[in-house]
Amino acid sequence: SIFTAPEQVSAFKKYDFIIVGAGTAGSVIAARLSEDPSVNVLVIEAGVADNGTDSELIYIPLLAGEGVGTLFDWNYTTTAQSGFNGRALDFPRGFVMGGSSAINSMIYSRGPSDEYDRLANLSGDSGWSWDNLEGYRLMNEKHSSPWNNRSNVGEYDPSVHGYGPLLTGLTPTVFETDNRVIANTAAYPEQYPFTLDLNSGNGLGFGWLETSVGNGSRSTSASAYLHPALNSRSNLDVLLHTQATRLVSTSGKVTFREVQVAQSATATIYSFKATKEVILCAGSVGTPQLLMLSGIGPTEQLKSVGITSVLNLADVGNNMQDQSILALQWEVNGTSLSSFLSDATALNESLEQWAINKTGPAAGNMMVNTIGFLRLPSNSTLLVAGDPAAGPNSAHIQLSFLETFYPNPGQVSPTTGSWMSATVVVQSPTSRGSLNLTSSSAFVHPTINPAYYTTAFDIGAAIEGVKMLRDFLATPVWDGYIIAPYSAVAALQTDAEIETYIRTFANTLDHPTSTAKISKITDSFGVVGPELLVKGATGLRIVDASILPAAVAGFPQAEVYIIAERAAALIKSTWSLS
Ligand SMILES: Cc1cc2nc3c(=O)[nH]c(=O)nc-3n(C[C@H](O)[C@H](O)[C@H](O)COP(=O)(O)OP(=O)(O)OC[C@H]3O[C@@H](n4cnc5c(N)ncnc54)[C@H](O)[C@@H]3O)c2cc1C
Repeated sequence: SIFTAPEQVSAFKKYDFIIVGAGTAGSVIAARLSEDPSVNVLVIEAGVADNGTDSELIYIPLLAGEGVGTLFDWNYTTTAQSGFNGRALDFPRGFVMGGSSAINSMIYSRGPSDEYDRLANLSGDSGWSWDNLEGYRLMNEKHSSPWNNRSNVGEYDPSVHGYGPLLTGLTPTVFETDNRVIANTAAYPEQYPFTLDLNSGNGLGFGWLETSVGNGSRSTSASAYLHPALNSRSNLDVLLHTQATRLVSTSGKVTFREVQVAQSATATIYSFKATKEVILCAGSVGTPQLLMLSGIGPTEQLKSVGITSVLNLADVGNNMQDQSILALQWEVNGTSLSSFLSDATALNESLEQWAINKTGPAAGNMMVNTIGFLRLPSNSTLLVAGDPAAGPNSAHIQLSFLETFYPNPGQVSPTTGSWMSATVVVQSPTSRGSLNLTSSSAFVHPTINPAYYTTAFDIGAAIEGVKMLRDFLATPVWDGYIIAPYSAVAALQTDAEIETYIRTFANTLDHPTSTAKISKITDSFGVVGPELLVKGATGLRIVDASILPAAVAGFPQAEVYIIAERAAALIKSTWSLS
């Protein structure tokens, strides 16, 4: 059942598992654990339902990104970022069933095998390696055709896709920009290799982007996992509009099987107990915040806001990494997506068509269809101090291509002309930030400091990325299409000018990780061990992006899904569930 207030949950019902957060990972865990009819599962979600007011902002693929800043967003803000000339950024996180999978940009890209092998190495558990996770990859997603059944032959490898509930697919609409990206790989295969499927574990090269879209609609962890489970099972309950405010140790000092919840700072506090485990799936912000509110974290930090330490874990809230995105734009020949997006009549018609049968231009991802992952040259001075990539086959730089004017924060799109944009992301940043409490109230946002571009590697790699992008677009393949760079891009000549542009315009890519990072059982640092159990605690596990040791080498949602699938299997094995 779905409840909207704590008092609706029967005081007599015993829950084996309490999951905090019905987001990307939480929905997977809830659906998998409730497959065993002998256990009862309660999910506590602070946010709202995904099928009420404004739910089209979630489910219409064309509107991906429009859920940011709405009722589906926690609407966090970062601290003033020194690497961004003191700018504070909006920092979106999903506040809805499905969590961030309901408001994200839908890119489904597992990343290189190196990424998972790094996870296995750093946790000391070979079960997290790319090879050993194969079954969990296949359990998660299934490639589906776009609404118009455009043939995707030669754009992906069917053999690497699975049979899971999350639907993924390629674009229904190929644009001129996409064609030229792929033509560049054909013309310069040594420099710009084509990778048939970027979900194959080969994380380098250029190729087509898979998105979490199927049957003309966004596929979220709620639509794929949580709702089907709720519709067919009586042993799964979800409590919405209710925030977990504190974990209470129920017996001894470090056994955490009780969760306190409330609907606002002034509302009654209720308490739920799990007989087996509490599983935190509250994400890279919510999980460390809740741990600290419960006295689990750096003792001195907790003391400063009047919280008594229960378990001193210095890494809670620390080590935060995020990736940052920078857009550059070019005027192009041709009728681009921009003209469709600026035609109110065409847009409205497409939304009406979607409402009728989930077809038409609104029914597929159109923004980013092609992407490239590149390494810095091996003799780059940036690598002298060490290589921060997940491995030798992992990218330092990601370039993606859009058939429209994609403005950076503070830029205004031109009202005339046809445009393309390309974005630069440093895939393997070395800056590490932190998340801290300023209050012992769960209803006061924590301070979020991703510390973007505070290392020489990060800013140097971003400058190199801009140059690599310009090289990619300087080949004869683009002749006759690209007219000229946008004025602000044309003005970038020196490294110093590029650096200023980055620091003025780059934004968050919304990929925070590592605020409760994984480590080996024997390591004195880290927050969770290889089975994702909180170090030094009993009854408490974390399954979400916060456990990742570093910024992901691919895109986080695919990795979070895969980790959640294996975590569910580990939990089932611990408790001998079917
Ligand atoms: C705007 C945006 C664009 C993105 N684009 C992409 C993309 O294209 N591709 C990609 O791979 N990744 C993308 N990401 C990142 C990706 O979506 C996330 O990394 C991933 O979904 C995180 O999953 P999670 O389970 O850790 O957390 P979430 O999915 O965020 O789930 C956390 C859940 O916990 C709930 N919660 C938090 N605190 C509490 C509490 N105290 N009590 C109860 N409930 C709580 C939240 O409301 C939320 O529902 C994007 C993210 C955003 C925000």
